[in-house]
Order: sequence, then C-alpha cells, then structure tokens
Amino acid sequence: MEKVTVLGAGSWGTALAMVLSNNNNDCLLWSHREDQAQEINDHHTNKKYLPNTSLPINLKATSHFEQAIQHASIIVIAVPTKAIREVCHDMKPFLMEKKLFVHVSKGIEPDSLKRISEMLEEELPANFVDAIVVLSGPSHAEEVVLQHPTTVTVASEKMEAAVKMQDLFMNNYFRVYTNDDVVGVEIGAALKNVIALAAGIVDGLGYGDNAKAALITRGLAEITRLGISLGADASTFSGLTGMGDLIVTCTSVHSRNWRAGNMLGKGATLQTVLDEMGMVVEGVRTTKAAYQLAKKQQVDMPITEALHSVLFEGTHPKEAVDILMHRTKKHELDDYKSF
Ligand SMILES: NC(=O)c1ccc[n+]([C@@H]2O[C@H](COP(=O)([O-])OP(=O)(O)OC[C@H]3O[C@@H](n4cnc5c(N)ncnc54)[C@H](O)[C@@H]3O)[C@@H](O)[C@H]2O)c1
Ligand SMILES: O=P(O)(O)OC[C@H](O)CO
Repeated sequence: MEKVTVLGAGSWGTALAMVLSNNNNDCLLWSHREDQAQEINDHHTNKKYLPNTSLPINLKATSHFEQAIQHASIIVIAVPTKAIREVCHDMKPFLMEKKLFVHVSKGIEPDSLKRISEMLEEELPANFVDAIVVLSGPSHAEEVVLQHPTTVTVASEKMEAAVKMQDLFMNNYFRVYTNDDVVGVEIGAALKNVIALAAGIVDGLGYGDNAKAALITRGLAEITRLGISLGADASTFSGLTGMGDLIVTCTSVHSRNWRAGNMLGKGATLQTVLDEMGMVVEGVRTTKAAYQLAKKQQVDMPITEALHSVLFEGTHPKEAVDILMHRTKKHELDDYKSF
C-alpha cells in the first residue's frame, strides 16, 4: 500500500483516485473547492464531474493544500494544462522531501510552447523531484469508473519510476504499459485533442465517416511529423498515446473535444461552446500552441492550421474543409520521406 495524493478532483483526477483506491492505496484527493471535498467525504460522490458514480469508501478528499502535499511522496497532478504552473508554484513552500510527480494532463502551453513535463521541470525545485512520469492513453474517465477495460502508457526519463507507476496503477481493468519516449507521449496526448475538435466539426457539418477517417489518418501524419522534429520516436505515434488516443477521442461522445467541435460544426460560436461545456476543452488552447510550434519547427500541419483559422480567425468550418480538400495534389507517402 502506498500513500498517494491526486491534485484536481475533476473527471480524470477522480477516476484515477478511484483506480488507486481500488488498488488499496491510501489515496487523498485534493479539490480547490471545499464543498466538493466535503461531498466526496460525506456522500462518496462527485456529481458535477462523474454523475451516477459511487466513489470507494477508502477514498478521502481534502481542500487543504498543505495537507494534500504532505500526505504522500507520490503526487498525481490532474488539473488542466492552464493550471499546471499555478499548482506547482503553490506547492513549493510545502515540499520537504523528494517526491515522484505523475502528470496526466494533455496540452501544450501557448507562447512558451512547453510540454507539461517541461513546465514541471521549470516550476518544481529540482532537489525535491525524484522523477517526473507522464500517464496517458485512450482513457475516458466515464468508462474507467465503470471498470471497463482500459489501457494507458506511463513514460519517464527514469524508467524505474515508470515501472513503479505501472505497478501502482495496474489492475484487472486498468492495464499500464511503459515507454521512455516522454516527448512522443506528451506530443501525442496534446495534439490528439486538436484533431478531435476537427473530427467533431466534420461530424457537426454532417460529413460522416470518410471525412473522419481522413482526419484521423492525416492528423496522425502531421502529429508524427511535429513529434519527430522535436526528437520523438516515430513508433510512439502508432501506439496507445498516438493512434490509440486519436481513435478514442475522435469517435467517442464522451470526448469534450469532439463534443465541442461538434457544436462548432453545427454553427455555435466558440464562446457559447466553452460556456456550455463547463469542463476543460484542452484542444482549443493547444491548437494555438500547436500552430505556433509548427511554424517554429517549420513543419507542415494543414489540419492544425485549418482549425486555427476556424477557432481564431473567423473562417467558416465548411470553407476550412474546402481549403484542405484543394491543397496541392501529392503522393500519399511524401510526408513519410522526411520521417
Ligand atoms: N476526463 C478524462 O477522461 C481525461 C482522460 C485523460 C486525460 N485527461 C486530462 O486530464 C486533465 C484534467 O482533465 P479533467 O477531465 O479532469 O478536467 P475537468 O474539467 O473534468 O476537471 C478539472 C478540475 O481541475 C480543477 N481546476 C481547474 N483550475 C484549477 C486551478 N487553477 N487549481 C486547482 N484546480 C483547478 C477544476 O475545478 C476541476 O476539478 C486534462 O488535461 C485532460 O486532458 C482527462
Ligand atoms: O474528453 P476529452 O476530449 O478531453 O478526452 C479525454 C481523454 O483524453 C481521452 O483519452
């Protein structure tokens, strides 16, 4: 039994805290909202994020940040990308010993163009960091809490830490693989949300399965190109955190990114969509970051560019699809020659 703290009591933090509690760990879930921590402790529910779910009795919650940090030497960070720096910054005064940090967020920071593990490295004092691990893969919280079979990957530059987290999370419904390609895992995790937004848009426009298959396949090609330019291993993108997560996010009604795209495709404005979702839609901010990163790396990312023009430049989704369809004709494998 390990002591573990999960920071962030949204859908994913709560689902992972359930996995850890089911595995008989002493898991403390931190929420920045006192009423939510109280609901979890008193009623074993988290109705806003996981309606109809009974949480394990051995799962405890707190809104006391210092208590949460001091509870464990394993800290799972499950807040949206936008909140990563703030949470790490707030942690600093309470770090008294080396800890193992696992992050499960899927995004890239606009402007700095940093991946999550790079943000953690910048924000957390190195003398208190035992290791940084990323956990990612095709995994909707809604299915994990039903204990439906799910597979994910843990990646770290320190393989023994990845193996330790594999053992901590793994059980009969949650299968965990290891990988040492942190860049590939984080780039796949973040960029699949961009493609999922686009997949939702084409569904919203009523274009159907051919268009979606095209987006997933050509989306994977541009994600792979970007990843390789940043030093990732090409084969990571055909794994769980690449193709696997693209499939689940582009095809599931559980996906907030797909749902947001779907509303956009049906004519809603971005602001209306974000107001109605009430949960994080990582792909919006990551589209901005991916667009900037593609320019910086001089990598051709036409789908990302098209989505950027829809989200931030007022292009109508139908027009963006037309632009993609009228790109210069080419050999299908041209892109792969530079891999
Ligand atoms: N939901 C899933 O199925 C799933 C699966 C895999 C990965 N993820 C990733 O996990 C991350 C979190 O997603 P989620 O689904 O749990 O989001 P969510 O919207 O369901 O919950 C986010 C939680 O973070 C809290 N939060 C927001 N800003 C905060 C701040 N500044 N300080 C502290 N807490 C703050 C919110 O109150 C909420 O409890 C995202 O990067 C997402 O891509 C989600
Ligand atoms: O609901 P989404 O779109 O944030 O996707 C959730 C997970 O990342 C799927 O693996």
